[in-house]
Amino acid sequence: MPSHAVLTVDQKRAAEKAAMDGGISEWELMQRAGEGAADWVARMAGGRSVCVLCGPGNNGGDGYVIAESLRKRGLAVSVVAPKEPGSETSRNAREYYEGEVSDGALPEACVYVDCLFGYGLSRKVEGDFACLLAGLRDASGFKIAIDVPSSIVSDTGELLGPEVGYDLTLALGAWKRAHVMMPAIARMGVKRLVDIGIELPDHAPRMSLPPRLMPPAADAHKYRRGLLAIVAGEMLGAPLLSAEAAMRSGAGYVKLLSEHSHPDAPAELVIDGAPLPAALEDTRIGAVLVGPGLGRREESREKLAAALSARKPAVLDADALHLLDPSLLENADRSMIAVTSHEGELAALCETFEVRGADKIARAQELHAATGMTVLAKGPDSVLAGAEGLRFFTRGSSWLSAAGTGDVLAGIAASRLAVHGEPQRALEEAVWLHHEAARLAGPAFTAGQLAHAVKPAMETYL
Ligand SMILES: NC(=O)C1=CN([C@@H]2O[C@H](COP(=O)(O)OP(=O)(O)OC[C@H]3O[C@@H](n4cnc5c(N)ncnc54)[C@H](O)[C@@H]3O)[C@@H](O)[C@H]2O)[C@@H](O)CC1
Ligand SMILES: [K+]
Repeated sequence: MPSHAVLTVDQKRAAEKAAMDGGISEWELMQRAGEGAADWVARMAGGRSVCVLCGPGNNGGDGYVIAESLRKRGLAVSVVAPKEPGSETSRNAREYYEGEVSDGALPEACVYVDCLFGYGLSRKVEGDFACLLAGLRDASGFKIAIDVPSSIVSDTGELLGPEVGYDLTLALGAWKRAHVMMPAIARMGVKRLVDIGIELPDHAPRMSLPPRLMPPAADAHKYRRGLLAIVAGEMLGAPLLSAEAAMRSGAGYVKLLSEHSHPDAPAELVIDGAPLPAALEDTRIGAVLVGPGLGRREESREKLAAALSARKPAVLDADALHLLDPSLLENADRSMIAVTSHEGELAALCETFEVRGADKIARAQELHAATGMTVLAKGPDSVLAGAEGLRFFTRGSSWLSAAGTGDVLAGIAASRLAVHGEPQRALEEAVWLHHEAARLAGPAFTAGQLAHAVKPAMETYL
């Protein structure tokens, strides 16, 4: 089974070193990587000419192995290398390649294979390398990045050179953080992993795997399936959107705790107008959602305080994330709290809890460590940090960039939490269901249509 680990450069180097200590040479690893990548390139080329760009390090070494493999398969191959290889293994690879190498401009070809830099990129790309990458950016043809696109920093996904859009990115041996983070993932095209037979750490952060959902048990009733209480606030629309999604995500009973009247509420949604602390005393409540439409006034804060001191599994979203502070968490069961924060909300939480992580992954991880809450840093590159470790996701539909889709996500997560009471699992399932609902909803959906599409999305994972 392929590994789903997502590694830092240090972790990847350690895994490669362990393989080499175990008797596999670096040259052997490079041949495995190059041959595995060449299988993909040959398949994509379908007989068309290929140009391989080779850099000075081992990523360039992979390039020479790929070029030689394609040459032996009878494809027309050209290699462009602005600089001679520097490392011993890449020099082996250069000697292994029996074709011509030019150090000039990019020739016309149908398929381009970029092996200028891999995870060793350490500074801004300039001079001949930058010219070549600018040429690649402007060329027409099928573009394949080997391991990590050459302008991208492997550990962060940051861009340090011309912005090339690739059709295919082949990760060698393991996924790197750049394969899951913005802005890198927007430029990588389809991503595939080439196995090179090295052992990866068991407990490394990893890609989230599709959830396996279960239908209700044979003896289920509405409470046993999960009662979700959604705390309403100042704005009436947002909690209704959350409720629409929650009613389609598995909970048997969804209640809106609200002092307002809700003429637009669907008939299936129960409105409970009892004073909030009393309403929250219901021992059958499996999870609470607070935040969508809550507002940021003193009454809003009191509602959040009541929800947290009820010590039930809880999803916090939107305004709740701006109101939350250490004193509110004092009475809460932090291990049962899941937060769904976008970039601005994550920044607000980090400020409140004095978390200073250098990037999104570090901020999510440190916020989890500082508070004990399970943190979903959502976006096109969602990161989940919880007791079970870090999880990454493939990007969802870009049509999710619409008002109200966050309320839908929070509703799904809270519903899943009401079903089984596990915050990290609930957030993980919610991201998958949200993405799948967006896929099923097609283009230009409204948040309401997205909430309705959660029902068929459930079917995908049952
Ligand atoms: N070490 C191993 O066991 C394996 C490594 N593999 C390949 O090796 C790659 C990593 O190799 P390296 O560590 O040699 O690193 P790279 O090949 O990514 O690049 C490092 C080289 O580029 C130079 N460099 C970095 N940034 C530069 C810039 N902006 N302008 C000019 N020069 C720059 C460095 O000084 C160094 O010479 C992986 O991405 C993968 O493709 C694979 O062959 C699989 C096995
Ligand atoms: K590359």
